[in-house]
Amino acid sequence: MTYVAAIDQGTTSTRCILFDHDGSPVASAQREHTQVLPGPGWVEHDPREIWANTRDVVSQALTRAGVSASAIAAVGIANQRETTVVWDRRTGEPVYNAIVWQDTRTARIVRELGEPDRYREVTGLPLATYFAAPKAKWILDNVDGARARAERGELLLGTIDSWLLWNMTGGPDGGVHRTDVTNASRTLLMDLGTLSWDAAIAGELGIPLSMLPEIRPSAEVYGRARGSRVLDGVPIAAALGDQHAATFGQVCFEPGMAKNTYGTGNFVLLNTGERAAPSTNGLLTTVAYQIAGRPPAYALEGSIAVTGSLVQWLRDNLGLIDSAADVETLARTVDDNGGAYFVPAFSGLFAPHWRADARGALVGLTRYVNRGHLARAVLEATAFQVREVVDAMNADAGLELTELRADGGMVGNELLMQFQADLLGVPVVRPRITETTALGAAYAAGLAVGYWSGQDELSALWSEDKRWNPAMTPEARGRTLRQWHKAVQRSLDWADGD
Ligand SMILES: Nc1ncnc2c1ncn2[C@@H]1O[C@H](COP(=O)(O)OP(=O)(O)O)[C@@H](O)[C@H]1O
Ligand SMILES: O=P(O)(O)OC[C@H](O)CO
Repeated sequence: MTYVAAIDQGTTSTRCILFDHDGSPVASAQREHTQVLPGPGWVEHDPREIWANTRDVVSQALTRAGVSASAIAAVGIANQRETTVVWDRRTGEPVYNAIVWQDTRTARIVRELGEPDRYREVTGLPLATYFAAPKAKWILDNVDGARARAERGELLLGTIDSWLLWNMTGGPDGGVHRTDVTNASRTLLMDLGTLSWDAAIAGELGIPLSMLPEIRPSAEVYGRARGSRVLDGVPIAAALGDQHAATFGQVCFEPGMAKNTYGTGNFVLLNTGERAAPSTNGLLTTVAYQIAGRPPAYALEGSIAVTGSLVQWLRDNLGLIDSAADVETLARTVDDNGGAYFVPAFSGLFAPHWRADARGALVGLTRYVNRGHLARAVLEATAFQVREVVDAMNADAGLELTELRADGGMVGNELLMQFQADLLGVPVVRPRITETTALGAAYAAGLAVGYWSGQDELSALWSEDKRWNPAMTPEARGRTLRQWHKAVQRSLDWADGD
């Protein structure tokens, strides 16, 4: 029996899952890593800790399955996107911590680069702190000697996929420096049409092209693992940004199919086929995936920065709950939100607003509001934000979404799933395997080495676990949406300066 391994390197943890030929998980391991929070709006990870955790979870998963690397046909990487690492090509030492996608320290860099839609036509993205290039510029501008070393060709720059791939393929001893089209499409440096680095934008940001990885399709053999004593000899056959991997794992292969992943943040992706659809409603245009030898599939994306992390905040910063799942129990102690609305603009607001000046706002408070109402407002905040990006998607793509495939850590929350269906007015559907990010990376890697025959075979493996149908009246939906939109207005224009 052979398996395909997936490494899912996420914002809060790293997982390794082994899948069998039916797409069922056979063993897994997971490890959290430290969130380094040096100041308001700053979020960093230690890339060495992420690499060490990756090695740990891979070897634990193998041990749990009772197999060695020889039983693994291929490994695929799915990773938190935009998070940026700069490291020394001779020693493998990062010159600074990884700057995480949520980090807003680059607000000034972004403002100084000019009006928000300057690079949208080429890259599909608005200028925002979210993306990799401003983070790379910050490191080159602020770490002593980094720019000179980069210009001398001593440093490499990459997102987490590249960092892991380089380390897994030998590191300083001939490591492969590549990235895939989906990760590259989140840097602000890739031309969406040509799928190559845009020298003019890199020049404006002062990022030497020599630092950048080679851009490759998502599903192809990048090299074989060697030198780290985990998975040695196994082909590394896929890399995708985690949200693109989830889209692949949900087999959203046809234009018009959409998925939403309910994790730390929420990310709704709609497959738009071989056409890179521009957005005039605050969404991103991005590459959904590319299989080697084939044209890429594009997507429209609604990225929401804070959803599951608001539940963590309720747990860790306020101590109102002991575990994330307890938020549902607390929310069920009341019948509604009691008038309270929570706009979790902790990193400003992402899609569809792109307002770096927004900050968290809890509005509608009266003496009546209690902990239960607060828990409900926290859960509802996720569903309201998803509704906003689905509205933008329908407007941009000229369609009416007919159902939403859901996955991620929050989909165990029945109250949230029902409220989501109520707010969208269309069913929300959960598949049998909710670890779709890892599954998508495994599927892409397995396709690249012929473990699976093609996308049709993968589509046939998808099956429904549960469906939530809308039950709210249009009047009630309209009323609560109006309140939400007012709450969003209250969160804007709060932060000034950096
Ligand atoms: N039952 C639940 N109800 C609400 N939120 C939950 C529940 N279980 C997990 N979460 C939230 O989901 C997130 C974890 O989901 P996961 O998909 O593992 O995240 P990521 O891959 O982004 O790290 C956490 O932010 C956690 O607060
Ligand atoms: O690691 P996750 O699941 O929080 O996803 C993070 C996204 O890739 C950020 O764009």
